[in-house]
Amino acid sequence: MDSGAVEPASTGAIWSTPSVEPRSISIGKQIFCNRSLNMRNITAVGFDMDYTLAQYKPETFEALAYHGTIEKLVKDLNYPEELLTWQFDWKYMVRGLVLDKKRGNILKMDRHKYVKVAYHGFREMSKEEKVAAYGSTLIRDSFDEPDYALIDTLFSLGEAYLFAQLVDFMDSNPAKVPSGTDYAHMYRDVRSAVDLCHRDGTLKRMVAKEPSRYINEDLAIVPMLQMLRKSGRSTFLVTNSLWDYTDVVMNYLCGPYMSDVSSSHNHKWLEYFDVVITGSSKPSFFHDDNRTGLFEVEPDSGKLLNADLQIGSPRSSQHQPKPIHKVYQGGNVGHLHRLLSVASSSQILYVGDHIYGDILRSKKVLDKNTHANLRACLINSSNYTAPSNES
Ligand SMILES: Nc1nc2c(ncn2[C@@H]2O[C@H](COP(=O)(O)O)[C@@H](O)[C@H]2O)c(=O)[nH]1
Ligand SMILES: [Mg+2]
Repeated sequence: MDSGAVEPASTGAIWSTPSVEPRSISIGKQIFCNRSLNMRNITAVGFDMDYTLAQYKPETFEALAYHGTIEKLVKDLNYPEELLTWQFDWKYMVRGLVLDKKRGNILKMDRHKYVKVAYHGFREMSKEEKVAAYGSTLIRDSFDEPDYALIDTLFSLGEAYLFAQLVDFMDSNPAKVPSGTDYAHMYRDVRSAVDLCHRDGTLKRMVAKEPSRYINEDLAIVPMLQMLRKSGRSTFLVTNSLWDYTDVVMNYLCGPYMSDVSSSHNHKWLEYFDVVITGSSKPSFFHDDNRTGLFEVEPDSGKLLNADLQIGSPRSSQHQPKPIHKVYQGGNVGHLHRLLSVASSSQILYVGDHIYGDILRSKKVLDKNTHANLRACLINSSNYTAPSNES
């Protein structure tokens, strides 16, 4: 326990709002929840990697994505070179905002989808403009794709900022953007350039070269995993990142606890997990009709071997030989159950940062035997936009 923590005066105190000074635990270490969870029922605890275990430094990582995106816009999509001088304010955008692609607006809504605040580029819209575009409290749009984009991951902050900059730029310099470009077109260009930065190595190559520049060191991760394992629970990782990158990031995060981190073939961090699934394609990983094949990954070579043969359904955990490796690629939540030998989703707790990819989808997975949902919880929610006061 945190040495600075003050014990509650009585057991009853946990049900009430503290009336005196809050405990002297730093805000970053406090835990908030919106429902109860009986940990006694949980036999396996899993984690997402990017922005969950790996806390990227937005001032370097998101800036890298921002500048990489601009470079692609200029070099591949004919945007003017002056964009290369633009700067990124990583503190400006927050998750929870919605981009109106057609109108070039950034919206903050309350939980009833009422637009509380709207900006056109970086200019706040007047109440009259807002009502003209989005109606009154009685008429609501669905604010969903394809006309809107949700800023629901920390990866999207740079792209939202760049979209707002481009909206202002196009309004004052219509002749400077490629002909035929409108706001929605600009959003599409930004999106595809960001996507390419994630896929072509622009970001991952730089992080692999110098992880400490882009990822916060977190000395609490290994003790936490050790504590969970010591309690008899299985631990697992399910990430959309592929094996080579996952290995780099996890080596860095667990590095201070490992002896020979310098060796590129040191996969010692794997000892903290029972199962590692990379390239998981969440959210579809959690869809019950997902039939994606599962591959075993050979950690040293990265070679993929078909794994469905070894863990084909139905699996009886007692009679099947244990798979040789514990690193996989692809598959679905059914594979995860069999690999962990859990009978019911309700025994699994999954911790992620992405409200749609990691949380909502996984909560909807209905276990066919028990009709219980996989438990999922969100970390890092502090920098979501809080729903406005419903006044
Ligand atoms: N191709 C794209 N990949 C993206 C994008 N935004 C993020 N990412 C990648 O997804 C994983 C997230 O991993 P997880 O551990 O949180 O499941 C990571 O590799 C990112 O680089 C995108 O817009 N396009
Ligand atoms: Mg993540």
